[in-house]
Amino acid sequence: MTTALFDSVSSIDWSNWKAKDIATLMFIIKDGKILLIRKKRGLGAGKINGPGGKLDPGETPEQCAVREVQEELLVTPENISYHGISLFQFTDGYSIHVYIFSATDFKGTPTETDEAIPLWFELDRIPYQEMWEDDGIWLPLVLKGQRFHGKYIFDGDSMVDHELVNLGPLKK
Ligand SMILES: COc1nc(N)nc2c1ncn2[C@H]1C[C@H](O)[C@@H](COP(=O)(O)OP(=O)(O)OP(=O)(O)O)O1
Repeated sequence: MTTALFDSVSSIDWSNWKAKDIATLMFIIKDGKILLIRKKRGLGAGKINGPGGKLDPGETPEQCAVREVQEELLVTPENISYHGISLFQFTDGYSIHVYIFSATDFKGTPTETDEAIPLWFELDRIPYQEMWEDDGIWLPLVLKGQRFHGKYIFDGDSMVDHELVNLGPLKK
């Protein structure tokens, strides 16, 4: 029996790579602030992240991103942009393909739920030290209105390797 070794981005045949899970992240950015969550359960519980979660059957990534924000924070994002994907391979074999969105408006009042605590941050005070290690690499591109494609290797909470391609400004 052979065991796959995930020690670098270049050690993976990405053309045949298929993630175990497909998920989304949504960043609402309004009035110079970003709406993040303290995640209460699931992958990354305890960390600060954008709201998001796994796709339900038949859902598009954007539908999932909106539903997850509605479920986690009881608000509906509006004026949505698609930024790109992040592909995460963990050394224990788990993998997840994440579609990333932002929104410039929302309806409702961000409210704590069983899944998340809402937290607003000034754009120059994002708490990267309490977030997944990759966020410091690509979240600045979301703030700059850029599209991108990223690949990341994680060993538990530690990022082992990454590759990020900046695809330029959002499409109008
Ligand atoms: C490894 O690096 C990651 N960085 C960031 N920023 N976000 C990540 C990373 N790995 C996963 N995520 C995000 C992607 C999703 O938004 C969540 C995982 O989804 P979750 O397990 O919370 O899915 P749900 O459908 O909400 O959960 P249930 O299965 O409990 O319903 O983490």
